[in-house]
Amino acid sequence: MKEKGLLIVLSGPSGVGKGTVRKELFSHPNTTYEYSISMTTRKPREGELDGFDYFFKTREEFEQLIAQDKLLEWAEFVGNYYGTPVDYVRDTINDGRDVFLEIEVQGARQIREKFPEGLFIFLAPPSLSELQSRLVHRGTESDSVIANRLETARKELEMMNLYDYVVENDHVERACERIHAIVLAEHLRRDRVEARYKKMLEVE
Ligand SMILES: Nc1nc2c(ncn2[C@@H]2O[C@H](COP(=O)(O)OP(=O)(O)O)[C@@H](O)[C@H]2O)c(=O)[nH]1
Ligand SMILES: Nc1ncnc2c1ncn2[C@@H]1O[C@H](COP(=O)(O)OP(=O)(O)O)[C@@H](O)[C@H]1O
Repeated sequence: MKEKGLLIVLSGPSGVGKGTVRKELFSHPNTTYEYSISMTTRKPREGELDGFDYFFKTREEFEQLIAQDKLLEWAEFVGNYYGTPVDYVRDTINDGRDVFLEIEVQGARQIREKFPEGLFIFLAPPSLSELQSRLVHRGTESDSVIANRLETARKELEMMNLYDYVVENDHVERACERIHAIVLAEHLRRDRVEARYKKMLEVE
C-alpha cells in the first residue's frame, strides 16, 4: 500500500507572518509540499485571485459547504469564515504527497482532534510588541480591526503548548529553514518507526 503523505499544519497569531513564511516556502522549487487553498467569505484584497489565494465564497455558499461536510475544519475569524476543503486534503495525502495548511488556531485545534497524526507547527513572534508593529505596518486593516486581532492574538499565544513544534519567526528565511528541517526530521522519524515495525513483524 502507498505510504500516506504528511499533513503539515502551520498556525499562530494573526500578523506573526504565517502568510509571508508560507509564500516564501512555496516560492522555492524544491518545496515538495502541496499548499491547500482555503475557502473564505472575506473579500479579496487588492491583487488576490480566486482559486489562487483563496476560493472566495458568499456566506450562503460557505454555510452550504459546512452543511455538506465538505470542510475538514472551519472557523469564524474576525467576522469571516475560513475553512479547509476536505476532499483535496484527503486525496493528496492518500496519494502519498504532503499537504501544507496555513490556518488560524481554532481550525488547527479542530484538526488536532480529528487528525492527531498531523504535524503541528506554531509560528511565534519574537515579542508581542513586534507582533503589534507587524500588524500596523502591513496596513491592510483599520485600527479597530488591528486592536481586535491583537486581543485575539494574546489568547492564541496561550495555545502554543498544544503544538509539536514552536518556530520563532524572527527572520523569514530562517523560519522557513526551521520548518523544512522539522518536516525532514518527521519523515525520517516516521520511516524509522515504519521500518522497525516491519522488521518486528518479519521476526515473529
Ligand atoms: N481555520 C482556518 N483558518 C484559515 C484558513 N485559511 C486561512 N486561515 C487563517 O485566517 C486568518 C485570516 O486570514 P487573512 O484574512 O488572509 O489575513 P492574514 O493571514 O492575517 O493576512 C489567518 O490566521 C489565516 O491563517 C482555513 O482554511 N481555516
Ligand atoms: N520575520 C519577519 N520580520 C519582519 N516582518 C515580518 C516577518 N514576517 C512577516 N513580516 C511582516 O509582518 C506582517 C504580517 O505578516 P503576515 O504574513 O501577513 O501575517 P499572518 O499571515 O500571520 O497574519 C507583514 O507586513 C509582513 O511583511
